[in-house]
Amino acid sequence: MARRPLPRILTATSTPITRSRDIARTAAVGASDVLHPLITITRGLRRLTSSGRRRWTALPPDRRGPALATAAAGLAAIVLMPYGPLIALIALMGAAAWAGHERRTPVETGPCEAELGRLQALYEALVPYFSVAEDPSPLYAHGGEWEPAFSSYEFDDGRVSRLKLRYPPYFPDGEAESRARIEALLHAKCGRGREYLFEWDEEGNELGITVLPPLPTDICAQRFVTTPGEMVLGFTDPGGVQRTVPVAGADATRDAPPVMWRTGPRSTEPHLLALGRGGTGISTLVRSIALQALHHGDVLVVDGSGTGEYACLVERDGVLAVECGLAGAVASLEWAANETERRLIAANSARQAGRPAPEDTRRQMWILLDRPTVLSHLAAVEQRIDPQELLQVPLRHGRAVNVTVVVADQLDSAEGLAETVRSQTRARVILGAADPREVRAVLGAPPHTTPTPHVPPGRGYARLGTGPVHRLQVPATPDPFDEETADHHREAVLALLPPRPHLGPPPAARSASAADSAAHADR
Ligand SMILES: Nc1ncnc2c1ncn2[C@@H]1O[C@H](COP(=O)(O)OP(=O)(O)OP(=O)(O)O)[C@@H](O)[C@H]1O
Repeated sequence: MARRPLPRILTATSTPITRSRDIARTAAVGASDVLHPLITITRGLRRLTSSGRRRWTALPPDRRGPALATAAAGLAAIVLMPYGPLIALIALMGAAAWAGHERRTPVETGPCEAELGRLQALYEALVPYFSVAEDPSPLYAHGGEWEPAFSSYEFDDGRVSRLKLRYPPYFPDGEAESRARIEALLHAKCGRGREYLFEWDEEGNELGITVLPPLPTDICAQRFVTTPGEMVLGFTDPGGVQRTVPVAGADATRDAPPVMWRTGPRSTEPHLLALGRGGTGISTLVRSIALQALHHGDVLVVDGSGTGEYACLVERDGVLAVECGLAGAVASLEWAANETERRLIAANSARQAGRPAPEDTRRQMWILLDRPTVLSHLAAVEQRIDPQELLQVPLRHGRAVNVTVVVADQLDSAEGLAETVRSQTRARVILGAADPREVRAVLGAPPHTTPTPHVPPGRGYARLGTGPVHRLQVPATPDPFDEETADHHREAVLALLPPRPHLGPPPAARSASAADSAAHADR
């Protein structure tokens, strides 16, 4: 029987189909080439729009009006300019093309030989802490693989700058001592001299380690955007606090995250204790607080060190007294205790009579004591009343009538602080290179980073009540009468000083040389 030929469509090569597929593919490639600029510009416009929307949302409400006005003025100028709209359109297309072009992501090359060695060494060092003999399949074992334990890592200049590691669930990560041991080990192995942030994820049994950049030191004394009762202690990491304030830095004005301390009747930590070793910036912090406090209230300064670091405040408007000697300090603090009692009685009577508290009980009064332990020592020698005893009333009852106490002293003299001072100062600051145990003793919680041995003056940690521990950099507020103070810092501090009633305008308003000569005359 003759074989029936197969239908042509099944036997012949499917050339027309293949060809039409090729044509379609070529057309698609051609179209995408032709439309590529259009696609890029559309993508860029979309990115520009969403970036604009983000910026608008992030803009504080009080700055939206001026921003709108500036944009409207710019638009009007473009419309009125010859060829303005055309130039603006070309510029917009250019910007969109730039924003929309695809950036090539760098090819992952993985760690080099030396970096692999570091990771293995780190893993081996953790074995004694993260393993127990009873574990049948330990995550950490001598000679084991580091890959399952280290889920991500980054290197910077050959040293670990970011690491995420897993640890076994039986590791006691709730115990501060166990954590501290791991943190100290990782700090030593990853590279000393840098500040590491440790983030323990107790639920996921993961530990994140990140190298923190140093806090900026270019912010000096200036008028911060605060409300009465708010005090900028210094500046911290962007992720640490919710708020930012505009600050003038070395180059330009920018938004910086402040450690904001709220005082007054609604404050849960109405008084502050600041400790540090000599030269770490404790007096500078008190001076910074005094300059901010004078904006809304009155200030009484007691300087136990007697080095005249607050001479610039003498006889300024709002400065009740600047006392250096024991007799003056005792007299001023007795007055402050009586004034607190007077305010309490006046506020109470007004409340009972159904009236608002009198105006003079609402004006803030700040009692700032630098090194009170020196005065307590002198008082004991001379058998006089301890100035710290006189703080009992302001510390215990001052909050209700806007009386705030700030005590600053040296870390080594902390033993000499009165019990009331320790128990009533719930806002805490520690400055300088202190070890984690000292930080814990002052703040009531360990630092979340490894303190570095060398820190700039004014660098430390702050904690408000039971809140988180913040890294802190105090704004540079040097003594303007110190000959070593830089001119721009001196001018910044002098500009913030209220006038002396009998001297007329503040020194900053006079010429710099006149201000300097007045300053030297005062000394
Ligand atoms: N936040 C800061 N920014 C820049 N410089 C600072 C800062 N804090 C302090 N300094 C500088 O460090 C030096 C010591 O500061 P300060 O006198 O405030 O320290 P202190 O702890 O009170 O020490 P002492 O008790 O010895 O006076 C000063 O030259 C000061 O200008």
